[in-house]
Amino acid sequence: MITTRDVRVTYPDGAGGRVHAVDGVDLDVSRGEVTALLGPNGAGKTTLIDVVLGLTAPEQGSVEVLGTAPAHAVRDGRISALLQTGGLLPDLTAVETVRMIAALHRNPADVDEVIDIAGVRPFASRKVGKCSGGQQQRLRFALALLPRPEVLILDEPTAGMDVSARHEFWDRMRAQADAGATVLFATHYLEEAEQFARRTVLLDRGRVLADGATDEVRSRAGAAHLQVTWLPSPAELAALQEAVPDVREVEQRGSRLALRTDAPDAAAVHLLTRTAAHDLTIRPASLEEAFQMLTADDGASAATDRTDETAETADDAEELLR
Ligand SMILES: Nc1ncnc2c1ncn2[C@@H]1O[C@H](COP(=O)(O)OP(=O)(O)OP(=O)(O)O)[C@@H](O)[C@H]1O
Repeated sequence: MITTRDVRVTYPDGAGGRVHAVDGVDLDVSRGEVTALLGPNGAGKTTLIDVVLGLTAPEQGSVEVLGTAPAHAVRDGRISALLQTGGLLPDLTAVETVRMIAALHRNPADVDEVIDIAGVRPFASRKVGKCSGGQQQRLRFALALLPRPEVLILDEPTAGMDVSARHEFWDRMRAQADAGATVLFATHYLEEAEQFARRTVLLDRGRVLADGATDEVRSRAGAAHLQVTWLPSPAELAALQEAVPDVREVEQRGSRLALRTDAPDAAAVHLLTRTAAHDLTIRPASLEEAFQMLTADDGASAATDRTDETAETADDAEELLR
């Protein structure tokens, strides 16, 4: 339904070089899928979305939407977008805006229905210039639904919304997805990917670091957190690390020993059968932790002249956790 192959887009970096905004991305989105494009600021999410919408032509690679060029799919109203910014006229009311844009479409959805689906009704008669950022996003959502699109593209759709507005927005969007819409959304809110998308494509510096079921993306980072009640001697700890070399970040917290490992089963077997450890708990890495680990791994494997960028990525990941 959406296919990109080796898509590359660069921009001048202002210092005579080029920024690789999208750096060889292969993406396949199937009908009915809800996919999160997850990444820190500058990862290339907006650029990739612009390519999928035909707003930016890739310098290299190919992109197809619904079996045709993006511009055709957009023109036919088969793909529609809710972008970070989008010109709204401040002096029109919300309902006037929806009616006006509906008049531009060949076969628009019912205006009242769209207003209800997008949650615009409570402020339908308010001037757009007086609407909050979250209300304007809901209005943009209503406009995006007007052409009855098969694919909805959302770029950071809940930016500027408070937590309850964000939840309400995603409830409405989930209803669209349940009704069969294909949704591709960019976010740097990890919890949004985790709660809403079954599939997550993790982007960093224009490249896909991970692509799969959101749960798999998390587990690709591998590590799990184990805790046991145990006060090991240095020799016992060394024996554990010899038996399970993947054990790392060992920390004694009172009577509890906390550790992180890529091999939680092996660690659990060793702890429970070879030591006095008891009351074992295992928690998988959160998506935040997976994200941090995957972007850190990527940085570590990059060429040495990218050390500064790697540091920036680590900062970004930290920012995401705040
Ligand atoms: N018009 C442009 N001119 C120059 N550089 C650009 C331009 N647009 C994007 N970039 C650069 O390309 C990279 C990718 O930017 P992009 O906006 O696609 O990332 P993003 O993941 O959407 O980030 P954000 O979450 O901040 O919107 C960044 O380094 C950005 O500075």
